[in-house]
Parts: sequence; structure tokens; C-alpha cells
Amino acid sequence: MIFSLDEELHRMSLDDKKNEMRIDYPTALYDDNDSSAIADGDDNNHLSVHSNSIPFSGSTHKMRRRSSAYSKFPILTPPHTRRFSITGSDGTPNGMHKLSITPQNMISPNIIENEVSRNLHDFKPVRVLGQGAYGKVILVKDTNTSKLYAMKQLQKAEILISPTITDSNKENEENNSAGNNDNDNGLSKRLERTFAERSILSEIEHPNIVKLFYSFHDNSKLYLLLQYIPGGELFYHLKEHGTLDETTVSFYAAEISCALRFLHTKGVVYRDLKPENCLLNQNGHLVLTDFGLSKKSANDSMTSEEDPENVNTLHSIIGTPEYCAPEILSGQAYTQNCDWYSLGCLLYDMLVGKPPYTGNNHKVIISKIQQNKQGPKIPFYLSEGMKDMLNALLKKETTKRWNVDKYWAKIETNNKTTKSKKKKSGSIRTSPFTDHFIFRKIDWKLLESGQSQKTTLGPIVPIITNLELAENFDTEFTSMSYEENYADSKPINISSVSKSPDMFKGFSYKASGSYLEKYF
Ligand SMILES: Nc1ncnc2c1ncn2[C@@H]1O[C@H](COP(=O)(O)OP(=O)(O)OP(=O)(O)O)[C@@H](O)[C@H]1O
Repeated sequence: MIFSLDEELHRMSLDDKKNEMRIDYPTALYDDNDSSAIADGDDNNHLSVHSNSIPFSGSTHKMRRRSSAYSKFPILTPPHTRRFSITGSDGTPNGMHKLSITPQNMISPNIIENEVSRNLHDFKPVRVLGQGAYGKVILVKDTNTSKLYAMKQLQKAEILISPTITDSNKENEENNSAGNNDNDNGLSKRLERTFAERSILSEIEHPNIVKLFYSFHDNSKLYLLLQYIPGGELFYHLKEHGTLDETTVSFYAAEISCALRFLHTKGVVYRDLKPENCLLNQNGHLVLTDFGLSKKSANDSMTSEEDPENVNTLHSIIGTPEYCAPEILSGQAYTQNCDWYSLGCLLYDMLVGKPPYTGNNHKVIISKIQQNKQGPKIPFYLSEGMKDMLNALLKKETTKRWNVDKYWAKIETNNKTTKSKKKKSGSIRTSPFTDHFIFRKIDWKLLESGQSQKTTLGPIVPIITNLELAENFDTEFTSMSYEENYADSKPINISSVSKSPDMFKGFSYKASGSYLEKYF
């Protein structure tokens, strides 16, 4: 789960107001020697830059890092370092598209809250699987059925504690009569993102996307009960292997594309594709998790088969810099096409052992992405087919990037199958994505129908001797104590931080009986 980077920025500015530097964005030149992370500021086109980042251990060994919290950002990002998601304020010019979120309009109308869903005491903790910015993900066992789930926890206090209650903000309020609106907007955004994961996952069903079975909340936390994906993160396997061969990469590319394409047809932009968010199931098939940065369009159809270009545009500066499309980082409006750029970065990472742009800090990475007009250098040793795929996805200019949603497959017209267009018009790629040479071994029909995921094995089949051991998860997490996270922590006084005690009303959810049966 992710919250506004503005908030992280604000907290940091309280700790170290003196060290804060501010640069205009995106026009400012970056100083590579400055050890800082980036953050979106309180207006549209600047970043606030802090000089008090957390020191990096200095090791070039593939390091595990897990957090979306700005305050936890490391300075250096060596190969196979865990990458952070960042969030920012809405970069919409003149406050256009400002959301007015209430719990009622964050919940899709077809989701009915079932407050009698489940509660914490229905589940016994087994071990920790991972850690996000705002809580742990714990492997739990249903005390009634002994079924295993991945329980993602989220602290309510993190969402609710608004800058309005800080001294610094009082200052802001004095200086800026619009202060209240900004803060309300910040809280709205945090709430919106909190609900996004629960809402999106409860509405979609795809073999390459994690399933949500229950969600509920108590006085202090929110809980998402997810399908347990026991094969661990692609990050973990990539770390083990260093790089992956082209056949393996093409397989994962096909499965991820299938999931992204599905999300896009449902009006969802994923926005945080990276090896940490790709899990492998028991059979070695890829499953996307972490929808905390995903965004669903208001009208349920960001893109459609009929009119794939009919998209809503987004503005939030959000994602993980190494995998983030340039248009997002420069604060421009963007569409679901940003996910295809991220796919290019992920493929590159699998093939080369690091994403296309790396650096000592996010500022350096973003600077490289923005200044490199031609796109990243593709290593000579890759096959021509793979080079072609990377070049088509990693185009900096969105108009030149392969519009995969539009050119997904051959167009079916009057029972005749014709390729959408074989030749390229100018530099714009108009050939069908699924026909690309790297996918020559992929049976798209089987994959899109979910049959392939049921009947075949993936290229890396995780070794699992006992599901409860979570053998494919890093011992850094599995050895962690879950006691303090599992116990009901002290309830927060919601009324002290919010005028509305019903902020989380609508969060609880229970999947239908048939859905639960289908997956157990
Ligand atoms: N369904 C699942 N099955 C198994 N492990 C999971 C599952 N969901 C999450 N995890 C593990 O927990 C980790 C953290 O989960 P997730 O990324 O959803 O949390 P987050 O708080 O959003 O993290 P971040 O702050 O990095 O975005 C994952 O990388 C993965 O290792």
C-alpha cells in the first residue's frame, strides 16, 4: 500500500527542515553528488529534494529493500536492489481533476460492504512473507479450514495522520489560506489509494493476477486476505540466477502482457511493474501482486477493444523510478501506455541483470531517463528479436512507443483474420504484439483462456516441500517476528485525526462462496 509522497516529504521536512533544498522540476539540473531522494512538492511542477537520505551499506551484492516510504529510500541502487515505489501529488495543471473522495465514492457501486466478513482471530500467523512500507505481509492459516492466505496489513494511523495536525502545517495554513484544501486532498488521496487495491482486486479475476478473498479492518489496521502465492518473487529468482535466458524472459513477458492487457481493458492502469511485484505460483506461472498504486478509471473503461485509444489520462507522479515511464516522471498526462514502458524495463532487467537506468539515487535515475533522448542502450549480445521488442517498448516518446493495447493481436473482421498492419508507418509500430518473433513459442489462445496456467509448467518451477515453510521467500522476512504485527495494536482515536470516524466504512469484503470454492 502506498500513500502520497507529499506526506512523506512533509514528515521529512519536519525532521530536517534546515537541510531541505528545493529545485524546480523538471527543468532543474540535478547534482549527481547530492545524496537525496525525490519527492513531489506541494504544487505541480517541482520536486523537493532532501539531503538527509538514509546511508547505503555500500555493497554491490543484490540487496533486498522493501518500502515505498520516502523516509526509507536508500541512496544507491546497485543491480538487483529492491526498488522503491514513490508517490506524488497530482501533477494536474491548475488543480484540474482534483478528486473529491469520500469513502462512499471510492467504493465501486457494485461492491457491497459486508462488515461481517472475517476478523483477525479467524487466522493464525505462520510466518512473515514480506514487508511493505506500511506493514508486513504474513502467511496465515484459517483456524476453521486450515487454508493458507497471505495477509497484507496496513496501519490506519499512517493513512489518517494528516499534516493538518502538525506545527509546520499550521505555519502553512497561516501563510496559505488554501492549506486546508491541500491537506484534505492529501488525505483523500491516501484514502483513495488505500481503497484502490481492495476495490480493484475484488472486481477482477485473471490467472496471472493475485486473488482477494477477504478484507476487513479493526481499530488499528486494515487487512487484505490474498491468495497465497508460494513460489516467491521474481526478484528472488532473478537474484538467484543473475540474468534469465531469452526463452524464459519471453514466457514471463507473455504472461505479464496478458495480465496488463486484461487490466487495461478493465480500465485499470497498474503503474508499479517491477520484479518485486511479480510472484511465481507453484507451477512457475507469474502472478501480479501489489495493486496499491493502481488506478481505475471512473467510467470503467479506460480502454476498450472497440476504441483502445479512448483513454483517460492520469497525472500523479507515482511508481518506481527505475521502471517508470518518462512521461510520468516529467509530470505530463499519461495513459495506460506507461505500463508497456515498464514492461520494457522489466524485460531489460531480466536479460541484463539491472534495469535500463540506474544511479546513486532517484534523482540521478530520473535525470538519466529524462536526458537520454534516444532511449537506453540495448546490449549487442541480445538476439535481434529481443532488441526489437525492447526498442519498441522503451521509446521515450509515447507516440513512438508500441501502443500494445491497440495493436494487441490480429484484427478479426467478418470471420476473416487479417493482420492489423504489417508494415510500419513511419516509426510507429502497428504490427500485432502477440505476433512478435519473441512470442513464437507462446500459445496465446491457451494463455488468454487460462488453460496454459493450469496445464503447463513455467520455466522456473519453485521448489516447495512444505507450503508453510515459505521456502522461496527471503529469510530476511521469514525469520522476522510477526507477534507485534499480529497482535491487535493500540486503537487509534480516529476522531482526533479526522472529522469522519467512518473513513474506512466500505473496506470489508468477502468473495462469493463460489469464488472461494473455485480457488481452494
Ligand atoms: N499474495 C501473496 N502471496 C505471497 N507473498 C506475497 C503476496 N502478496 C505479497 N507478498 C509478499 O509481500 C511483499 C510485499 O507485498 P506488497 O508489495 O503487496 O506490499 P506493499 O506494502 O505494497 O509493498 P511496497 O511498499 O514495496 O509497495 C511482496 O513483495 C511479496 O514478497
